[in-house]
Amino acid sequence: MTLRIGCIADDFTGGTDAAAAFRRAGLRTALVFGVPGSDTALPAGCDAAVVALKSRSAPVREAVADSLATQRWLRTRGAAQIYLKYCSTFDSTPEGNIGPVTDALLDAAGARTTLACPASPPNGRTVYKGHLFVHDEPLSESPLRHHPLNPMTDSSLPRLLSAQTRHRVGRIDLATVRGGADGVRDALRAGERDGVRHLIADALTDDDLAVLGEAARGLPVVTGAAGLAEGLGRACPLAGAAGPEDLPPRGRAAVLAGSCSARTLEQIARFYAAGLPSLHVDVLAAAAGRDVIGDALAWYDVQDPGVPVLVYASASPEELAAVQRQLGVAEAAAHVEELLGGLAVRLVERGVRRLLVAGGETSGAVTTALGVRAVLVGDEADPGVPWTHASTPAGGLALMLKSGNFGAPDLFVRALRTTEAEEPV
Ligand SMILES: Nc1ncnc2c1ncn2[C@@H]1O[C@H](COP(=O)(O)OP(=O)(O)O)[C@@H](O)[C@H]1O
Ligand SMILES: O=C(O)[C@@H](O)C(=O)COP(=O)(O)O
Repeated sequence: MTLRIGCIADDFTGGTDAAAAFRRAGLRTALVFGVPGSDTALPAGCDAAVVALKSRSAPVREAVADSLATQRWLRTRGAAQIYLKYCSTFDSTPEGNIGPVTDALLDAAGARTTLACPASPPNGRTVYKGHLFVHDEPLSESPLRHHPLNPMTDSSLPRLLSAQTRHRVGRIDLATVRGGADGVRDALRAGERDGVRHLIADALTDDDLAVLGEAARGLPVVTGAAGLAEGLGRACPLAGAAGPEDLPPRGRAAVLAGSCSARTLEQIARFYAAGLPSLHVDVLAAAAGRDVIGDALAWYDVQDPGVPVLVYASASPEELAAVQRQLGVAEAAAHVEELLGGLAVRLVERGVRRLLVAGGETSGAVTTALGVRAVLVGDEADPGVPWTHASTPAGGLALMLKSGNFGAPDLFVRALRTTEAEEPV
């Protein structure tokens, strides 16, 4: 099999988002979880493969090593171009990992310059004059300033990236992008000549990103979020070739939420307001040794099998701060991951066949617990939120991995609503 594009995503929902973008561009796309090995198989006939790592908040050395191993794996499967997918909010620690990983991928590919653009217009992320906006606000004034792991308190991409690389960082402004792909190519060549390694491009719309994708066709390494992934996909000669995927399997439906993002909290509120059963799992009780999984399963077993259920650890910024003060950030996160991962396994054993997971770290914990290594990407319910098709020892599973901030407020209700024609197993 020869891949056209290989993508390395720094978290699991970011991988889903990028995979959805390649598929939207018409490429048959696989999503692989974790660093692949020689025995990792891709579904037949894929044009693009996205490998989702958990490297966003990992120590720099680990993030670099995992990304390089994945780059080698993708290149042996034919991928001449590597796309590094990070968060559209440039979610990173002060040390990285976006800068160090990009530099390592460039070195390994023997390339000197790369194009970077985290814009993702369908989700309200745009780049103008090098500053990242989230809808109407600069990044540093958006809810991302309260992120549980990586609070983002600066909006200047050149400043954020310069802190993570010893190489020069430059910009390609909107006027150049609007002038077309030739001008962007000239800017890339000029950057290469002048020793500028990272060129951050402005982009406000998908059309801007299509121009960037066209201009970046020959670059061995390109970086950004799902918007530029779609731009690259559309510039690929195979664009438009993928057919429709099967519908998700029928069966019981559940949401597991560990994201504390503003949008996820809204989606939880909508689910509750729709009169659907929801249960909050108590992280402090789990830390104190209570069998919170057992309690949640006892609750689940008496719910109406015909309606979706929601189990969530998600908390408001104030509640989250209180738990983190008491347990520490890492221990609190470890309890949440253990609870939701453990629950996912038990729910699938009990017949859940459509599972929606909210949160990047949370999705990593759930797929790891389920032992899911690769999925085929299907239709999107909302931008960047596709159904994927997985197999587990208990049977086929439709899995939706949702980034915390993604999806319309009614996503949980809409994506899992059981129609009369659908009988629960
Ligand atoms: N009640 C809680 N107390 C403490 N930490 C929590 C709680 N609920 C969720 N978390 C943590 O918040 C983080 C959310 O991150 P993630 O799942 O990546 O969501 P997002 O996609 O919104 O960033 C996880 O590390 C999770 O463990
Ligand atoms: O690019 C994006 O915004 C997403 O694909 C993404 O990576 C979001 O990260 P999480 O909010 O941690 O899921």
